[in-house]
Amino acid sequence: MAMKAAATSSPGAVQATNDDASASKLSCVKKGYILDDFVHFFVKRPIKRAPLINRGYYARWAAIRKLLLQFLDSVGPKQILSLGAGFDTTYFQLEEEGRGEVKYVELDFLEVTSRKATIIASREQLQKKVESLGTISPERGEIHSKHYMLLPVDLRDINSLEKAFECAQLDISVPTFILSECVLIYLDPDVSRAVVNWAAQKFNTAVFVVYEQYSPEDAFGQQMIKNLESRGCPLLGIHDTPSLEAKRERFTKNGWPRAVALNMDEIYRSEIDPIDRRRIERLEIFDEFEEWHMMQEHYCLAYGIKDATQGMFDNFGFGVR
Ligand SMILES: C[S@@+](CC[C@H](N)C(=O)[O-])C[C@H]1O[C@@H](n2cnc3c(N)ncnc32)[C@H](O)[C@@H]1O
Repeated sequence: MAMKAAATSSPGAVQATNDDASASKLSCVKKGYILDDFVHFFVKRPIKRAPLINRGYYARWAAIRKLLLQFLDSVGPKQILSLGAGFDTTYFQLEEEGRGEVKYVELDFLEVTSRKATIIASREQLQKKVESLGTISPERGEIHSKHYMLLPVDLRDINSLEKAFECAQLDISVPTFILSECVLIYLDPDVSRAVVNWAAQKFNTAVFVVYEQYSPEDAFGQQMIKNLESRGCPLLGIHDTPSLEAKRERFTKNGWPRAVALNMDEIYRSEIDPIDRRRIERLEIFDEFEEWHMMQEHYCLAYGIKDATQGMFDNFGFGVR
């Protein structure tokens, strides 16, 4: 019998998961798994993660980046909307790589956007990337600039999402990449469905990419649930979407005509550039193969596609070389 996730969740504990994500990313950068010139600004106390965690974070980063670059490589204007962005530095890195000509909107709790805006305002290297026509308000947790917007929302309140949409002046007809990386799983299932549905109603042509945990039934899944519960941030959505099929259906039953979901073990094997995979596999001694496959089988990447252009997303996604 599956253990049910605790009904209550502390916003402070959920926000703290963001610091963990940034620390993991920095650990990967320091070991040479990934390139990110900005994440170190957001981590107070760098931690050296175990090879298993570094490899897992690399796989997550490489898989999302593959989809993001496919999207950015298509022609015409584009928007990116990151729900529960935390201290993600993708915008800054894209700017650095000369790929910043896109409207990039990040949303999170006020406490998080306020901290993010404070850090951005205090570092010249970050500030200059959001400067043109920009205003930074750490108290309001907001940044408004030509390409980058940071705004506070509580995703549990669709009105606040709607307000952020208006404030960011997102355009319903511009192709949009929506990213929710380890976020929906912390929300009540009714809320995450409402968010997925809201996005489907809002944008004509979009892809909604979700990276998160699944498979709660076995011993590994139960332990994963217990760990997060004990930290005050239960995986409220895991029993509602326990399988890849359920992750797909959350899209197809909420306004997204097409959806794909793959586990990270398969993605690592078949979707990540084999040359880069060989490179990172030489970075650290690694012998935890059993645990590696088990862990990767409890994380997935799912996306829903909606295409009013009848073609923009024909060659998008996994399985496309
Ligand atoms: C595990 S972190 C992931 C951060 C970022 N997406 C990444 O992968 O680096 C989860 C993020 O979701 C945000 N979040 C969770 N529930 C939220 C809500 N109801 N409204 C806004 N943000 C929320 C948290 O504040 C936190 O920054």
